[in-house]
Amino acid sequence: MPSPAKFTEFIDANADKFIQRLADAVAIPSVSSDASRRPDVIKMAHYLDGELKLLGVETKLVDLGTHFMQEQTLQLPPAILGRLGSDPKKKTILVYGHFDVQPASISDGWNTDPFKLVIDEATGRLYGRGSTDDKGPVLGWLNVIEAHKSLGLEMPVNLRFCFEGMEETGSEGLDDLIKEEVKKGKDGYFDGVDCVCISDNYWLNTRTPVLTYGLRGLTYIMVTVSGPAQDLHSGAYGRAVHEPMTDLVKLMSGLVRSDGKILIPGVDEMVEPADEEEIKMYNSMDYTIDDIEVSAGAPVALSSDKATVLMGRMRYPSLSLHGIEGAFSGVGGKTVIPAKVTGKFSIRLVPPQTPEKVNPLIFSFLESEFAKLNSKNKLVVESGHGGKPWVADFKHWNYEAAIKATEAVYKKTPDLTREGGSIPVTLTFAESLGVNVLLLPMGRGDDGAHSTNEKLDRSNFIEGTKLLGTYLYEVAAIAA
Ligand SMILES: C[C@H](N)C(=O)N[C@@H](Cc1c[nH]cn1)C(=O)O
Ligand SMILES: [Zn+2]
Ligand SMILES: [Zn+2]
Repeated sequence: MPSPAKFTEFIDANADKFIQRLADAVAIPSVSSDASRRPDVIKMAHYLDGELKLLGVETKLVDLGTHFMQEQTLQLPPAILGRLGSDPKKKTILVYGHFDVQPASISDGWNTDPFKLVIDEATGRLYGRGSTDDKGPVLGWLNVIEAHKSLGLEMPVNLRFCFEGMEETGSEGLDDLIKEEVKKGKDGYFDGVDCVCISDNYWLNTRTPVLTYGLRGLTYIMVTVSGPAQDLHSGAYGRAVHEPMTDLVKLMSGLVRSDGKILIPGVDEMVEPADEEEIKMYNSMDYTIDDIEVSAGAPVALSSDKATVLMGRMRYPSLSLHGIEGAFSGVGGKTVIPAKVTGKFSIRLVPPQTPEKVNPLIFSFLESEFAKLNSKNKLVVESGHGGKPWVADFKHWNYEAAIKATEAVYKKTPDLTREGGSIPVTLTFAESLGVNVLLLPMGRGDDGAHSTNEKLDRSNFIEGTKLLGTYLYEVAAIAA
């Protein structure tokens, strides 16, 4: 059942208004990983809650308590639960999204203020932090509701919402909230949910829409090496003391090879290799080496074989080195020996890996490698946030509905992909509710989520909004 013509016409006619709403959201710098921005994440929760209420959604802000971060106790941003419609004859879809964003500043290399939505009229690109991850998609759902309310159209399904403000920093408190809400049964917001839809990832390229049935998990690790009581002069102490940075760089360089092979014994080995049939599936996707190199901005793909690159991103684990806290990184040539340095890296996990299975391998490898250095420095290894990988059954009516909706809006059959990124709460929804979860992305593969100059194409925002609405009609049609 396609969406009514007047719905899609309304979306086109109100595109500028929707873009203004996205601009208002982008203007709130809701960076969850930065303690000084926490009031903005909370402000963003209230902004979104207000917009939902104006559209007739019954909402509840859930206090998730406090947590300790950057040496202070901080209030967690509230989660937003919402309910629209309770018709027992209709299917009920739970929508999840997040209103926090990654850090961004002009000094990182942005061409424009990251927290001011800039519209490039020539290309149709909407630049701003959170435009594609995940404020654009979250507002897409609001646009759908606004269209129905303004047109006096009945919603084809019941909707439930769960929006959070800590996704980029480990989704603290959300698993417990979901489990509590499920326990409440009839009195909870998730009662009667038939399926879940999440719009929080991206197409593989700039041409072909995708539906996503898998996500990698994550384990984040901090390795601290310390020794001297304070930073030292390298002329006075160089080659005379054990240097923390030298030890740390040795440890970090032993974690992964330049070709991506993970060197921690047992980690890569946990994953079965792909068989011929699976490799065929990767080869059939609309994807080229150019797609990854254009979006990365340089010819840096690990292989010229498309299936190898896709499998590296979707079905094998990857280890990335992120940075070293405490190391000298300013301009100029400061000749210091840092006293304490913390290396940060993460591994994206795939089934059957979990943080519980992989962390002991990481810890014992780092400890035994450190012992080989015969250093008098001190090593501390800590695990940060993490999450399990998730893979869904895509032979399900939820996916069938999304395929039909994509064909109706984009006139193309979507590719079925697994996402390299992580949304840890996805598995919690799947397991706690026992229902199918679908990822229905709005943005393109070159949007630059988490990167400088993040953007969402105007057409993806508008057609993506139509897609979300049309998907609701297709679910309703399957139910009928
Ligand atoms: C795919 C989703 N939009 C996303 O970006 N998820 C993040 C989650 C995360 C984990 N640590 C920090 N953020 C990701 O995959 O990096
Ligand atoms: Zn993100
Ligand atoms: Zn996201």
